[in-house]
Amino acid sequence: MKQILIATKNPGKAKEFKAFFSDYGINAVSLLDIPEDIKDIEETGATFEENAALKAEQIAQMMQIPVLADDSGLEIDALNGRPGIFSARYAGEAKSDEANVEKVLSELKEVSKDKRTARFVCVLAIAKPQEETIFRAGYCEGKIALSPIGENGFGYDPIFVPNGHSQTMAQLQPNEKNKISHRKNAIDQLEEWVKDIRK
Ligand SMILES: O=c1[nH]c(=O)c2ncn([C@@H]3O[C@H](COP(=O)(O)OP(=O)(O)OP(=O)(O)O)[C@@H](O)[C@H]3O)c2[nH]1
Ligand SMILES: [Mg+2]
Repeated sequence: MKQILIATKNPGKAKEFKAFFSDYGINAVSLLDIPEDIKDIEETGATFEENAALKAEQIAQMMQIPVLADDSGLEIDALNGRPGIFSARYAGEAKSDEANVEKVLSELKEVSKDKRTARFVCVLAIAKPQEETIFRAGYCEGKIALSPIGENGFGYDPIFVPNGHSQTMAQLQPNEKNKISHRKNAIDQLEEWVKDIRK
């Protein structure tokens, strides 16, 4: 089976990539699956694109194989786009999903239901040694709930209600999230590239 290395240590993302690529007959391997001990890449960029490129290009150089990286996050309109690129570490370096959710909910305490609009953003970067990196972006629009509900997914899924749904992302089944998510919308634009790996 063909393989692709995903430059992530986030188990939630890794699981979603495995599901997407298995539909194409490709085995998606993450940094959590390989024996090499790869140190965390510092995400010093100012945009999702810059951070996705940092992760994909550094790992591609290290391993000398094509690598896909995902930089993603939640943009909340009432918070001027925060947490944005800081989504993973919004409540501190411990990267606690629960603490991040709590911080967002407390910042939105005074914000009414109709003003709680937000979107998930996913930027994928594909780096091949000696080639120019390519980028694809995907989005998922929705609203921030008043309190967390649901057990599936990761990150802010328990407080994100996608447009057209009455449940949070964390209440949807994984295969339902994977039909509408920002990550799915970005991956859908990789069709040509995916054909290339399958050759
Ligand atoms: O509810 C969510 N559902 C999602 O589908 C989702 N996608 C991203 N996020 C949030 O954005 C951060 C990414 O930050 P990020 O791209 O730097 O990744 P990360 O640091 O977690 O892992 P890595 O891929 O960098 O190793 C994550 O930690 C989450 O807080 C999501 N939250
Ligand atoms: Mg990260």
